[in-house]
Amino acid sequence: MAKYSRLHGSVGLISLANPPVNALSSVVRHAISEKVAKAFRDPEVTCVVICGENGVFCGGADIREFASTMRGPPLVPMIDAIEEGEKPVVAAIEGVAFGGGLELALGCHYRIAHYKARVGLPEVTLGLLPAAGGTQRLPRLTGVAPALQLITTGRHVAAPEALKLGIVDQVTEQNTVEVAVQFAKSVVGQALHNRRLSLRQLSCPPDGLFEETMAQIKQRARGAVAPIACVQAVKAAATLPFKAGMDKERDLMATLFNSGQAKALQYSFFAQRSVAKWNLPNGAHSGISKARAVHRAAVIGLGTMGRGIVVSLVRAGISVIAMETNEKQLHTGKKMVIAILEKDAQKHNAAPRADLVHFTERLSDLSNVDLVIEAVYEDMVLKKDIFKQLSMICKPDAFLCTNTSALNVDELAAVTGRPEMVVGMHFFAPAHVMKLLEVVYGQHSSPEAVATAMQLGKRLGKVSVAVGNCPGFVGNRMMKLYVEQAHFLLEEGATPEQVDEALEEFGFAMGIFKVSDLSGLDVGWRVRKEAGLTGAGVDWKEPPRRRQGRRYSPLADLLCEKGHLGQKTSRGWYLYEKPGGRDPKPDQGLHSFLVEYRSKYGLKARRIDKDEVLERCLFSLINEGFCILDDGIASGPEDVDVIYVHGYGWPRHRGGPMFYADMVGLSKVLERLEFYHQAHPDVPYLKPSPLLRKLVRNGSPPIREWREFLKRPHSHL
Ligand SMILES: CC(C)(COP(=O)(O)OP(=O)(O)OC[C@H]1O[C@@H](n2cnc3c(N)ncnc32)[C@H](O)[C@@H]1OP(=O)(O)O)[C@@H](O)C(=O)NCCC(=O)NCCSC(=O)C[C@@H](O)CCCCCCCCCCCCC(=O)O
Repeated sequence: MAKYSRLHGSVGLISLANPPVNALSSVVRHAISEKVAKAFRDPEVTCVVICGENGVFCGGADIREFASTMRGPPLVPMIDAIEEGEKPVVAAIEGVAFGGGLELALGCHYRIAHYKARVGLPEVTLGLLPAAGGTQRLPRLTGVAPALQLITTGRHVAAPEALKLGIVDQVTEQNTVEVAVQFAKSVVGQALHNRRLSLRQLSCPPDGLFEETMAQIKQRARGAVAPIACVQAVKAAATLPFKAGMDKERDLMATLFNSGQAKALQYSFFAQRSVAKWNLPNGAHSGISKARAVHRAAVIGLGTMGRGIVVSLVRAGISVIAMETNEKQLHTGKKMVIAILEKDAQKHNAAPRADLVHFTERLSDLSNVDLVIEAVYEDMVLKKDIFKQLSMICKPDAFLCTNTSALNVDELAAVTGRPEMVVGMHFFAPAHVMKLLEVVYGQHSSPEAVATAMQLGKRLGKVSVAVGNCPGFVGNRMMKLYVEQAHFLLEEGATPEQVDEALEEFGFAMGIFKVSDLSGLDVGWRVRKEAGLTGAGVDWKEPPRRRQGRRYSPLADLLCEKGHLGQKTSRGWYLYEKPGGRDPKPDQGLHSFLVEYRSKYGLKARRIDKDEVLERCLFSLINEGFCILDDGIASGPEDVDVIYVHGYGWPRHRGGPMFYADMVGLSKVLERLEFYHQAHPDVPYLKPSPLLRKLVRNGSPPIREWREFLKRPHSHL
């Protein structure tokens, strides 16, 4: 709703009141239209101020309403009526003015912003465009180039930048509403004609601007359509009269509005928020579990992961003890951490925060920290030794966390005298860049430990997802099968280029073989050795392409044995110009190796099309996602999807693997998995998961109803 009051006798004040973000629901739109008309009618009122309650102007249209038929007065005529009014209307912007909220402000004749406020048009991130005049009014205010940049990226800007761009007329550190009220009174009687953005003439954009922007967007959009529609809409603003531009904006929006991409991106928006409301099988949940403040943390191990974690902690203003026993690694790690922090400082024109880190070789220095994150390499024996020592050295209420990407958190907890204080904090490399954090709760992890790790993740700017303890947790457990299918496809006749091309066309930033070359083939090799799939622990009585009773491809092991570890050695699945090179080229040597390999094992190469690549790789991953839900390792499909979008390069405009399964149709996924399982009976994970079967039996309900089919968590509390 919106409230109306009269200030100083002549100022009509309209306050949007729809917590938490004053979204423009149909009730709010109705109330604004009514209150504006009332203020315009009232002869005592000479000017109007529009603001939002609770320190937020407006978070835009109510996204939840997009899922059903839109009701209530539409935004466009409401904003037009404000602009056409004969009394000056001033927007008093606090907190945020996003999307429809900024469009509402652009319909006002003036905008005053608090210096901490942010404004922007993030619709493109929801698969939409600003369709309440944003694509037509913003370019008329800022010029075409800045508007094009803001609208196609969804970037929001702080008030001082908004002032420079001309989006707001004044920035204040005082009470914004009071300043706006005084301002409104001061402009009463002045002509409004040139304050109406719809009447402004646009100056000519630089030559080639739209063509260049379109080319860049097509290259980086990975198949997303909304950024392209945004360019077309802004181009209409630059080339057509306002009314015709608005028609174009509406038509483009109508196409986007019902698209699968918009649905996927809006699902992603809510999924990201839903994972913050975690719950555990023992009944603990975010609503009742209190996090403890972390003032001092420690990181053990200064390899790539450890360094990134140290940087993330420092960026959040937490003091860190960075511990590493290897002198050379300590020296390199220190240099790299300081270099990143200095670069940060330069970027933000601030003093470097290196004083927050203390580098040490001694574990005993960790006695007084609130939380430790162990980030040494994946060796259970080494990790156990560290946890045993930590348990004796650290103060009794310190949390002990491991950055393991696959090992058993309970096994580590068991060697400590405080298993309830142990959780996994699985960061993704590089940890100071990647947004995802899997918080792994063990059998004994206390609600307080989980809450603290989740809260710390939030403070570090991560998207944190609480997951259960199993080999590989959620992300890597699913990934393993996806990678394995890709290797099987090579055995059957595909090349790395063919597989990667299909995955990149689907929208992944990088195909799986390019990813493997980037992270190094030895990473998986070490894991397979630990699991007894290659190296000393193998049962050689099995046929060569079978391990532990099922199909196995030794292709990657053979490359590792040849020293072809990916980018770092200039050869892997592709060829690079030099060690550390970044530009993958098809490798004729690898192709010949594949031919020899197939002939050695009597495998006949066949033509494999893109559909098969996608189905084999993605449906096996999705099937594992259903198993994970069935096992209670993830509490809902949103958890799995958020993990894949933020940690594994799954294209956001496809929502995530579970959302994609819903879009494709669960019965189709089931039917194709049955087909592939029949064709490959020696690959057990192609057997459709019981949960998938159950959902199909129950009429394939939409994803938002899947939780009803999951086993109910029960409380041990
Ligand atoms: C605002 C934020 C920055 C706040 O961040 P913060 O961290 O403080 O809080 P949270 O993110 O956790 O959010 C709190 C809470 O609020 C919910 N929420 C936030 N924003 C919205 C919203 N806009 N709508 C609904 N709910 C919202 C959030 O989910 C949380 O609740 P929960 O229960 O989940 O915990 C931050 O939240 C943020 O960035 N929000 C999104 C801002 C945004 O993207 N805004 C743009 C919205 S889209 C828009 O405005 C569109 C307009 O341009 C134009 C609309 C015109 C419509 C015309 C329709 C025409 C259709 C034509 C097609 C017809 C074809 C046919 O015939 O069918």
